[in-house]
Amino acid sequence: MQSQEKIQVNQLTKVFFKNKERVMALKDINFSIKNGEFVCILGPSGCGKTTLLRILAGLEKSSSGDHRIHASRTNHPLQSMVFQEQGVIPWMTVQENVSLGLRMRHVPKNHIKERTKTYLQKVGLTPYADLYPKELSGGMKQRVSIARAFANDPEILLMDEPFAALDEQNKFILQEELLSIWEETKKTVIFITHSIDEAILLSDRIFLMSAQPGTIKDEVKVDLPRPRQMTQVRSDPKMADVFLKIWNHLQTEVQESRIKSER
Ligand SMILES: Nc1ncnc2c1ncn2[C@@H]1O[C@H](COP(=O)(O)OP(=O)(O)OP(=O)(O)O)[C@@H](O)[C@H]1O
Repeated sequence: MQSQEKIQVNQLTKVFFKNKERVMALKDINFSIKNGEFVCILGPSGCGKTTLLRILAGLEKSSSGDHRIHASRTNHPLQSMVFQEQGVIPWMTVQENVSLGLRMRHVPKNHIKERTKTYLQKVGLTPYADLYPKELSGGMKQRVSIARAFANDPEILLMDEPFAALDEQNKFILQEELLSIWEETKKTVIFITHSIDEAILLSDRIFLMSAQPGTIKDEVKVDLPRPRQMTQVRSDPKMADVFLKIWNHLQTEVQESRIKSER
């Protein structure tokens, strides 16, 4: 089961039409991700990362090519998404937000109660269960989104820069909390980030995308034992080489995209 392919993407292309102009956001994307893998996607701004995630989430249609998410169970959602911001529903309490997906699926009440309690505990929000989002800090709101996504028990998790708006300290804490929940659940995760350190800390593999039209130009395997901590990422000489490789890739792609846009 562990080695089974969970997500398969074949020759996927996406074209948008913006002010009568054709924008090729994604071109010939091909990859497969195994069950339980944590994959980060890094690439210059505008290379199509969010578009790719939205297609996998079923929120956007591809122009050509296809993708498949292997479902191992019935009655479970294929995917849950965690966004950078505004992922929580303002008129629902913390626990109502966390239990939302389960309630929508009409899961038995005792199961909803148990899973909500478990995930509130895992993200340290038990004392805040009855508060509303306006009473929470940015970090706490992201914890609510993460708890909801895992509580919903989807086949895969899609995360679009979930920690981008947080301060460094909160980011480190949430990254380690996410890793600890992921290590327990071994969900298949695709995670978009602009942070090289974050990608190295979290990933089994990192996909490096080219500037527009977005393609997957390279892939980096992160051979760092788990459980991991940011201090390891920062002090391991092998990871310094990985960092440099990714840094150089991004520099090249950003320069290329500038040259293209100036033409
Ligand atoms: N609905 C849309 N209509 C027209 N063009 C779109 C639409 N959504 C995205 N695009 C274009 O597709 C390209 C890829 O956008 P996308 O948001 O996927 O990039 P990204 O890599 O996630 O960017 P960032 O890192 O800045 O968040 C951009 O040129 C964007 O303007």
